[in-house]
Amino acid sequence: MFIPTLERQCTSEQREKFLPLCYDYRIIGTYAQTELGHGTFLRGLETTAHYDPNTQEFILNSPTISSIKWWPGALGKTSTHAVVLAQLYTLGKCHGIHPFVVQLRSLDDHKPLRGITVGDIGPKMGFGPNDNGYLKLHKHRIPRTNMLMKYSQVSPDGTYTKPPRSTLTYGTMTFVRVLIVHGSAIALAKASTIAIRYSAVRRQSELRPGEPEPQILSYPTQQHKLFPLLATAYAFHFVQLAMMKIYTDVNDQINNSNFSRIQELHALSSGLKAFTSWVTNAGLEVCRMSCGGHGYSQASGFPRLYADFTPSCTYEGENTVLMLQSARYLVKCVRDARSGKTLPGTVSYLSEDVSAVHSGGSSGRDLSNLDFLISLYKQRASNQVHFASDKVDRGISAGMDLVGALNSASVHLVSAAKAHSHYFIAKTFVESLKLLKASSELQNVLHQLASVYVFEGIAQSSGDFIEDYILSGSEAKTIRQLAVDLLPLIRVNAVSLVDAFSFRDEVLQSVLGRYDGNVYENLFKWAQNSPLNKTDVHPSYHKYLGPLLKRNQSKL
Ligand SMILES: CCCCCCCC(=O)SCCNC(=O)CCNC(=O)[C@H](O)C(C)(C)COP(=O)(O)OP(=O)(O)OC[C@H]1O[C@@H](n2cnc3c(N)ncnc32)[C@H](O)[C@@H]1OP(=O)(O)O
Ligand SMILES: Cc1cc2nc3c(=O)[nH]c(=O)nc-3n(C[C@H](O)[C@H](O)[C@H](O)COP(=O)(O)OP(=O)(O)OC[C@H]3O[C@@H](n4cnc5c(N)ncnc54)[C@H](O)[C@@H]3O)c2cc1C
Repeated sequence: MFIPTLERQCTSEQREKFLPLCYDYRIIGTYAQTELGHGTFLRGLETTAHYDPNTQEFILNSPTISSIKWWPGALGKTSTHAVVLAQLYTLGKCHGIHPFVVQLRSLDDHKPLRGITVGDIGPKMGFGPNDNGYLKLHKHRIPRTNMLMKYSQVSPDGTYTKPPRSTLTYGTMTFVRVLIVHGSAIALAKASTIAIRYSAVRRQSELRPGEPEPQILSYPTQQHKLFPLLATAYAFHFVQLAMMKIYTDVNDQINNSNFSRIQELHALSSGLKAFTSWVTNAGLEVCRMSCGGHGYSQASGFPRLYADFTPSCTYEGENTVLMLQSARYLVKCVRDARSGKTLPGTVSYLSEDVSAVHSGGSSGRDLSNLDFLISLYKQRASNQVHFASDKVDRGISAGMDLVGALNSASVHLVSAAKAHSHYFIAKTFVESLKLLKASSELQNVLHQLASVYVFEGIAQSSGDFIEDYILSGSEAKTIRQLAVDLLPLIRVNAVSLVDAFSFRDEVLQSVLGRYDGNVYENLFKWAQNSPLNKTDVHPSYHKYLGPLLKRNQSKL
């Protein structure tokens, strides 16, 4: 995050000064924004940067215990520099959060500089190799030219020039949220690879006396656990490609001072980051549990995969907060549509009258047709966004201000943003396959995956579709059965579909997910290499167990 922030928020002179040092690994940096007391509410950050025109320096300070920077990756022991987000004060006025480059440690002996207290925040659930750290600033002075001034400036005499958009400072977070959508796709692909390969190797239970124990991948329940997640990994692969394309297009526009789509990008990236990381987080646990006891072993790779992935739901914007950000924009779009404004691409459906298109229960609808089902996802999203938006309007009519009305409708707003994200993902998956140049056999296999993703997405949220009369109960039941009917067809290609992710064994880090499937021999080898097995009799025996046993045996 250090380098992308410099690339996006430096003037050209600052780029020339800082970026070569980063690219050559002459300095290593971190993104120090979160504080002990604030991670979500950025306008509440307490670190200060007061401009001193006499020396043309900023004085950075951590005025309270809650203002200590807390969590930034590699801050504890590794980074020599940081981008520090602080409240800018100049000529007695506060101008809000701005980014500053601060050197933390000497480039000679790596010791913290004067005015800098820095260290590691201690053991965490995962991210073991990462020294997430703390930083306390004691009236630490930096040159005026260390404030990143692409968008806003402080002149030598302290005059402040404000940015074209205050939220441009938030740009790096949007970029990383887009990366997290990709991270979700990769994590779920890894977990699916491990679980499906192992399920092809593992044989368990004798269905009928005398019959060989079947592969657990042959059980419909095992397939029902794993194949919708496999399909989701493919769906997230295609959606991260689409998300990155939108990000790149909008970022190019921003670089040309066209800020027209910055809100749409913020809303989409927020919703997709939250949706994909939540779904992946839950999916990793399903994959682990589908491997029985061996899934719980470190040898499976699941404990580390989960512990390292799960903070994706928290960092870079806590998921609920991001869904609310997305919903806030969707409510604005409903208002704009009602006042006749044209809506941008990813939200244009909110101005369509989708309710007339489909009413649940009419017979003869082709419930296996993906284009038709995507139109139902659209209707569900539109209904939920309009319902939540109407709740906000009713709150305002009842005398609340906008903040109060948004807060009181927030549970529905989160549901609406989830439905919006789900629609975007399902639509993107189906549309991406249409554009894919692939053999008819491959198209058929991928169509099966897209179908099970779309069917199961409705089955798992059928209440949404039935409550709004988008589907009748019997239609929902039919779609649920369509998902189950597909499972044995996907079974045929399941191992090939995870092999297609082509994770090397060294990357997968899983004895259960080994490409050669040679699990048992390697589990035993792995166990024998466990530190506890260095000696047959563990040294602790002689200190504790031995004396205890001998003392009690003497009583016999
Ligand atoms: C790869 C994995 C490694 C990653 C490691 C993890 C690294 C980190 O965690 S770094 C720290 C991450 N921290 C965060 O993400 C903090 C999350 N919080 C925020 O982004 C903000 O506080 C937020 C958006 C919740 C609220 O911000 P705030 O300034 O109060 O804005 P708010 O009052 O809600 O909205 C003001 C306007 O800004 C807009 N806005 C907010 N954020 C953005 C953005 N990123 N881009 C564009 N517009 C934005 C809102 O849409 C709103 O627009 P409008 O007024 O037109 O409706
Ligand atoms: C592994 C890891 C790495 C990190 N790396 C970095 C880094 O490199 N740099 C950095 O600056 N930070 C980093 N962070 C910090 C991270 O960005 C914050 O933890 C994150 O932004 C969430 O903020 P918080 O911890 O204050 O949670 P809080 O906001 O306190 O969230 C707690 C609860 O409050 C709820 N909540 C908060 N606000 C609202 C609201 N407005 N409406 C409804 N509910 C709300 C949330 O939904 C959540 O359930 C990292 C964190 C982790 C875990």
